[in-house]
Parts: sequence; structure tokens; C-alpha cells
Amino acid sequence: MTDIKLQARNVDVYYGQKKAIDNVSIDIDNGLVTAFIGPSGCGKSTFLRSLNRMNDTIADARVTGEILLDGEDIYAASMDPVALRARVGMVFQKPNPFPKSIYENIAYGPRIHGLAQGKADMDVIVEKSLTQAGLWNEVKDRLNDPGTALSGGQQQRLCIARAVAVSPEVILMDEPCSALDPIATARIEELIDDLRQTYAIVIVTHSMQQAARVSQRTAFFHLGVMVEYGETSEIFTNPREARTKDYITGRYG
Ligand SMILES: Nc1ncnc2c1ncn2[C@@H]1O[C@H](COP(=O)(O)OP(=O)(O)OP(=O)(O)O)[C@@H](O)[C@H]1O
Repeated sequence: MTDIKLQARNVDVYYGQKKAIDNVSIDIDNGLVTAFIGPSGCGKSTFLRSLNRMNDTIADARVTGEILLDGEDIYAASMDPVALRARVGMVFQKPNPFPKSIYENIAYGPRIHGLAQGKADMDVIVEKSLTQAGLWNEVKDRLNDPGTALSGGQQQRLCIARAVAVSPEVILMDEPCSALDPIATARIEELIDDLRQTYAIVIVTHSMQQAARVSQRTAFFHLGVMVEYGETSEIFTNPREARTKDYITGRYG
């Protein structure tokens, strides 16, 4: 049985006159990792950003169609984009900790969203978030050190801890390992598998191997169109569309 978290219906995304996403409809399930793959410039990141209205921050970007979170239209006038981005969190390509302490990196979001009753409560949230991101043991004795002093892989786990600290429902990841070495990448991939028990996860990746390792569903994009979407194992072993097959067999990319 599927448990749909996000539904996109006939979504187009424009940058000025240019259409970057053309009529994409997709259901994204709870409890699963969904990977977006496709050649550079096919619109993966653009579509990902439409799922939590990050495109609102780009001056000439425009989204049409419908995106529903638990059946609720995220582009409705009544939807507060800041509250939405707490529910649908995002982790970026390059780790981007705030220039603050490790503790403050985590505490910032819960504080602005009023999620902690006091210091003791905040300490619990900080510990829980860092534990979920697999970072607690490495940083528990230096919570006042700057987040930027951590290694790249640790910084990315700090950013994941920051996203989970506000109790999101969905986590969007835009090539979260592209700046990391193979060992740090493996840790993030393990973490993604743990996190999917709690959050719906959508990951954009350049790496087909990574998509095959971490995801249960894969959507293949090409030239702004979602060509094919299905079970990851099917997409990689038995794609329906010739364009998918050409991509996964390395004919272009
Ligand atoms: N801020 C922007 N303004 C104008 N055009 C943009 C903007 N961002 C992306 N585009 C264009 O939209 C198209 C889709 O880009 P997007 O970054 O979403 O693709 P992508 O599949 O994520 O690519 P990559 O894998 O290289 O990151 C491209 O033609 C790109 O040039």
C-alpha cells in the first residue's frame, strides 16, 4: 500500500520565458527515498526546489500546476512559505552551516519556530537532532565550536541535523554528497537509509550508482520532462522508455 506524501500535478516551471519543467506529475511516498536522475540541465534541481517553494526566492521563476502536501496546496495564498520550508526541509550540494557554534546551528530553527520551552528542552532537541544525523558522538564535547570548523562530511551531517531539528515531514536533498569524499559519502548514504523511516526523502543525484544504492523510487528527467518514474530496480534493469535505457547504459549524460 502506498502512503502518498507529496503530489505534483501538471507542474510547469519557467525562468522568464524559458520553460525548464514541462508538465510533471508525480506522487512521492512516505517511508521511501525517491531519486531524481538525468543529464545536467534537465531540470532536476528546478523541480526539487518547486516542492518547498525555494523557487520563490528566484526573481524570474514561476511555477504553475499543483503541488499538494498531505492534500494541501503548497502554493495556496494561505500557505506560509517559511512554515512550509520547516515541513519540507532542504539540504544543499555544498554544506552551508551558519557561521555560529555547532549548538546554535541546530537551535536556530527550533527557536524561530517556537519549538523549545526553555534551555533544557532545547538541549534535548539539539542532542536528538545530532544523534539522528549520526554526529552526536563526534561533537558532544565541543558543541560551542564553530560549525564551520568541522570536516566537509561532518558539516553536511550538521546541515542534516539542522533540517531534522524542526521536525520536518519531507527532506529534499540536492546532490548532498557531490562535495564529499567516498567515506563521507558512504556515511551520508547510510544516514539517508535510516532517515527514511521517519521522513519522506527526495534526492537529486548525478550518480546513477548512488540512486541505485539509496533509493526505492527513481524518476528520470530529460529536457524538462519526467520521462519515466518507477521502482528503482525496474528503472535500472528494465526501463520502459528508450531514453531511460540510453541514459542508464551511458549513451549520453
Ligand atoms: N536561476 C535560473 N535562472 C534561469 N535559468 C535557470 C536557473 N536555474 C536553472 N536554470 C535553467 O533551467 C534548466 C534546468 O536547470 P536545473 O539546474 O534545474 O537542472 P539540473 O538537472 O538540476 O542540472 P544539474 O544536474 O547540472 O544541476 C537549465 O536549462 C538551466 O540553465
